[in-house]
Amino acid sequence: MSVSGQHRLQVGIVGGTGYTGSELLRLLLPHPGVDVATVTSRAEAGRPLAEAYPHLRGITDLVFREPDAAALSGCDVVFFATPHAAAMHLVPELRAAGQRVIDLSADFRLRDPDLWAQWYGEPHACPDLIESAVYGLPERHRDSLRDAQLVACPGCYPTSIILAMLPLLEVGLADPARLVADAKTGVSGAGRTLKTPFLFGEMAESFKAYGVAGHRHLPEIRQVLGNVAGGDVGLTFVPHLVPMVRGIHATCYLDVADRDTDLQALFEQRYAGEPFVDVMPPGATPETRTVRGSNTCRLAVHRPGGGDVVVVLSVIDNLVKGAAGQAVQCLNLMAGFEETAGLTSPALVP
Ligand SMILES: NC(=O)C1=CN([C@@H]2O[C@H](COP(=O)(O)OP(=O)(O)OC[C@H]3O[C@@H](n4cnc5c(N)ncnc54)[C@H](OP(=O)(O)O)[C@@H]3O)[C@@H](O)[C@H]2O)C=CC1
Ligand SMILES: CC(=O)N[C@@H](CCC(=O)OP(=O)(O)O)C(=O)O
Repeated sequence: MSVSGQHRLQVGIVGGTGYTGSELLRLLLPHPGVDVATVTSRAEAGRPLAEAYPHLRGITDLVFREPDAAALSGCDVVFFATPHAAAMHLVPELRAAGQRVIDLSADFRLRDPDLWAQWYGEPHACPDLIESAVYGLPERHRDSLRDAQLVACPGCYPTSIILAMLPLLEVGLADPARLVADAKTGVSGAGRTLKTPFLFGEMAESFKAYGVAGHRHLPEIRQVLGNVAGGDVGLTFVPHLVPMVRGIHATCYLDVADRDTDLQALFEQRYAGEPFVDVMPPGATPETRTVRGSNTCRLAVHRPGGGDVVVVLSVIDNLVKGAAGQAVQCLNLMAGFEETAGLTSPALVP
């Protein structure tokens, strides 16, 4: 991929009509280093983007195309914003042609293809490519991302939970056998496809847990935190749906017997220089609206009542740091752009 001189990076988006695809368009159309060359949708193929998305009128003349290798052939980097088990069928052809891939779906996140098949319900189509995928969490894999040819972007819940737990597990302060993450998400996490439980009349003014017996993000979070802790971790993860559009709030509980370490200083030092992680002052409680539309993860660390349990609060926008923003952050690293390029907008408040 050439990123120097006159050659602007040509990027493609597979799945441009979904929520993360349209968020990629919002971030990439004004990006200083790239041209969006191809955007796909099977249902909208042949239709101008600006007709399907009136907010893009006057901004792009692109027309949706069918998702195939020919349509994507001019792209240096291809983003997949597709449901799981779609990217894995096209990625081998793109990789064979030397194109770099950033996958927002789950297809390359789990290292063990059998575990993937167990959670995603079908055999993996290209297990041989999994090992080459770099997990797209810059706060942990920045150096590997610079040369990555295939990036597996983390899930939205995993991003919020891993960033909250990382500082304590990296230094061995938290008991890895007793981790708890109680997380809430907005409805855009379910995507744009019509599903009855996500209709306004079904979920407005209501609040519920789901996936309590086992959510597909559980093996992903365990895999990453297990690598951090150097062994298996015991994690209880309970996701909830709240009636808002964007945002994740994760309340993470960790057993920390050590009382000598200044945890506020630990978090501040771990994330010093991280452009997209904000450690709030002692006593703060981050709100999802402070990250809405921005690529920031905002954290606060507490030890209620001075007890053994440390509580870390973590908020992100599921569509930005939880998906499209993090994917663009990975692109910036891969292409040698400023890591913050195209990602400097503050949150939409209110
Ligand atoms: N929503 C969120 O908060 C987050 C989502 N993700 C992940 O990102 C991915 C996309 O999510 P989201 O944007 O919410 O999904 P949506 O359901 O909103 O959009 C899916 C998009 O993919 C296209 N598509 C569907 N099936 C295929 C296929 N077989 N081949 C090519 N294109 C296809 C659809 O268009 P068409 O059918 O017309 O081709 C549509 O544009 C998912 O894997 C999701 O898990 C990750 C983090 C957060
Ligand atoms: C409300 C809702 O359904 N949320 C989604 C969030 C997952 C998601 O968005 O997909 P990733 O795995 O790619 O992160 C869910 O729980 O499945």
